[in-house]
Amino acid sequence: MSTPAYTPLLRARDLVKEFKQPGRKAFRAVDGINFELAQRETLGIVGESGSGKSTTARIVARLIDPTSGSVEFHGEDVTRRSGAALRDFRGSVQVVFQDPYSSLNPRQTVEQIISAPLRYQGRKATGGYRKVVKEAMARVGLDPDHSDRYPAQFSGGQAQRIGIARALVVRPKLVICDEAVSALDVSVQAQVLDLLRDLQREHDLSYIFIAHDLAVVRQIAHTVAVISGGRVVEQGPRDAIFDDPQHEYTKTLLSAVPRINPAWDSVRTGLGREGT
Ligand SMILES: Nc1ncnc2c1ncn2[C@@H]1O[C@H](COP(=O)(O)OP(=O)(O)OP(=O)(O)O)[C@@H](O)[C@H]1O
Repeated sequence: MSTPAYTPLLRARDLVKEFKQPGRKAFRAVDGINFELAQRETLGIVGESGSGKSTTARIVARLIDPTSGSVEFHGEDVTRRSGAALRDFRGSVQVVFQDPYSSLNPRQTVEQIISAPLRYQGRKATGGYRKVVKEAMARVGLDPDHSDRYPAQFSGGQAQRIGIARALVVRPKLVICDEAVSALDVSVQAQVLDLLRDLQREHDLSYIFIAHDLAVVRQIAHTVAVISGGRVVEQGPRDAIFDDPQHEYTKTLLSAVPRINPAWDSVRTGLGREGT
């Protein structure tokens, strides 16, 4: 994979984010983060609360600007893009957030919510937005006849499927899942993870999958970056990180995870890279 011509889908270089604090020294939430993500792969980002995971994700999605460093997408620096070029990038990178209810406008119908990125992108849809929305709903396991309903009329798992449909409707290359299944019951979590894996294969998607729950990351990630204090302390292939962690911080994180039956785990998840 790593021939000289290899260009990852995404490369974060020396990302730094400082937040100003009135009357105090700026707080460095992200302190020189580097990682790469290949097409059709999932990078799990793990670390304790406050370690800088969400800030990193928000920089990558261009929701906030880094203090320094850069984000390259298909080998191009997108960090300082604006106007139409930024809008293009935003069509390629979508985010699914933790709490589906707070990330979906309660006063909008599902149709309005799912079609919003298409409108933002100014994209025309063959057969109209309604048709595209209904197709997207069916694909994520929602009843297309419910497109006029409001988020509060759905369960947590269904609401998260609305968020996933909204992310996919513009055909992104990268989806950032920021604690996207953390608020769901374990059985619903498993169903949503299955859906994400299927969508990855169908649409050649890459994911950045952020979670404090390492057991969940183990089920979906191909590579893992462990973050502590705004820095990547260890990164590598999933099995290396989980089976042979090198850094004390990773060992501590792992020791806090309840053990799962490995046989059950691999049956349920169909682990492995694409095609393995
Ligand atoms: N807008 C902001 N202004 C000031 N400080 C911030 C801001 N956003 C995040 N922080 C701080 O930056 C640090 C990293 O936050 P971040 O949300 O990235 O961590 P995280 O690893 O995602 O944690 P969690 O899982 O709790 O969300 C935290 O100490 C947080 O309080």
